[in-house]
Amino acid sequence: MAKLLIKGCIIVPVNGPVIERGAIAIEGDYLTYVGPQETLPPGWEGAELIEAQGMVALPGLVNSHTHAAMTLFRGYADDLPLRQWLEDKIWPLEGKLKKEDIYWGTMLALAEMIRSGTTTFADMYFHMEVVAQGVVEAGLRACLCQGLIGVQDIAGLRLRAGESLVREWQGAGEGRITTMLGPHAPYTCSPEYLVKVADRAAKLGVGLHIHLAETRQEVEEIKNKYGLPPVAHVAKLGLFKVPTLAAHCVHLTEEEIHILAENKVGVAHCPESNLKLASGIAPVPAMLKAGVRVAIGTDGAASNNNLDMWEETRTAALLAKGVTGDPTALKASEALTLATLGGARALGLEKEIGSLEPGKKADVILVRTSGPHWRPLNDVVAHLVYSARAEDVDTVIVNGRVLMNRGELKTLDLERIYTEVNRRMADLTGSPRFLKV
Ligand SMILES: CSC[C@H]1O[C@@H](n2cnc3c(O)ncnc32)[C@H](O)[C@@H]1O
Ligand SMILES: [Zn+2]
Repeated sequence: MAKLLIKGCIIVPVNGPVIERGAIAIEGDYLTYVGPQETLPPGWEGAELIEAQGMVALPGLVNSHTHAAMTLFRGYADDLPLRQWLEDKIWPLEGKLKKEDIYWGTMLALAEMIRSGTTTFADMYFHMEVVAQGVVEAGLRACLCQGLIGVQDIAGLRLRAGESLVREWQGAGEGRITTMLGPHAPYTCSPEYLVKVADRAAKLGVGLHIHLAETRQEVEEIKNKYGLPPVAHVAKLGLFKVPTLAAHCVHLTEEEIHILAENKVGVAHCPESNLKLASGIAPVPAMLKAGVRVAIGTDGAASNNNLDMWEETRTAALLAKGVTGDPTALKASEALTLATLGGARALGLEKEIGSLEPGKKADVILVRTSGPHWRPLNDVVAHLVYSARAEDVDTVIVNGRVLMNRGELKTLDLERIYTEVNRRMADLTGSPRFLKV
């Protein structure tokens, strides 16, 4: 079994106190020791060694909601509200996407995620078998679902594709891939369809990933049609009988916050997408107070416009303070927990990932502290949340495998990815400007 030892770093395990001069031992795909270097058990003489002085080791970041392939549309449709953005710009272009486009858009996202320290992501899109293929190749961990839009005759087709994804890819990539069913939203899926999808998920033994309560317009539409706001509406339909990951949850009643908590719904808070599409600000402090399992997500790169979980976590913390007028509303340590263990919980993976402790999977990132924005090193957790940048990520390990070493991507060919995405976007839009880079 391969043995890898990381030595000399500050460890932020997330579920326990910071360790000043730490060591992390990895055997195969598991963490077997996380603690002070001095008390590392013997037997590590011949192991592969990462000297990590000047680095902070922490669990890989968990992006709890994205649409990886939408990196293709980065900068293509900006400064619009959600429905206009989707209906006038995004959906027409998505209608032209071939599965190869989705593959290459996803590969670009995977490169961006690895480079910025994300080791696990939850994704909803079309042709998810090529996304799964990309995840296997890149070495990341992912919770994947086929997006299901329950209108016209494509609804059945999509659901069958969603079920096939579950059957064929659950546990693939040495267990790195998990799957869900992905009904897009209550405004694109009829109540009958949502019930059908939830029943299928229960039979398959998987959860659901859905967009919920993202805009005021959605709330009004769902209330007018079905007499209840979105969360209450889907709860009444029985959606939450299966583990559910709900993206956004911006506009909630008090009662809906309690429904989310009682049903252990994971909420993917996507503050930057919500701000950019002018959807609003999710009531994170109130959700946390009620016991909701909040996680952090970027949403797709067409509404963010990047997949940088450092930025997203900082924005989440700052917004919570700004909106409540309480600087303790989301402290640095709490925000970091949402971006790691919170994400793991929302994806049903808290037994495997989200913190650095023996027995968990070896998903570890090393962050460089050499930049001026890290000095003086008064509080490492505060620096991670309020000061760190994606570029500080030095080394990324997933399932015990090094995917990036000293800034060098080990599993992806960035030049090829750039060429493919530029060419494909030029073809999709008919605009050669995408080729000029
Ligand atoms: C059916 S696959 C996923 C589907 O969702 C679209 N999408 C991307 N971002 C958002 C968002 O913030 N709210 C709702 N839907 C979104 C994406 O373009 C795909 O069509
Ligand atoms: Zn989304």
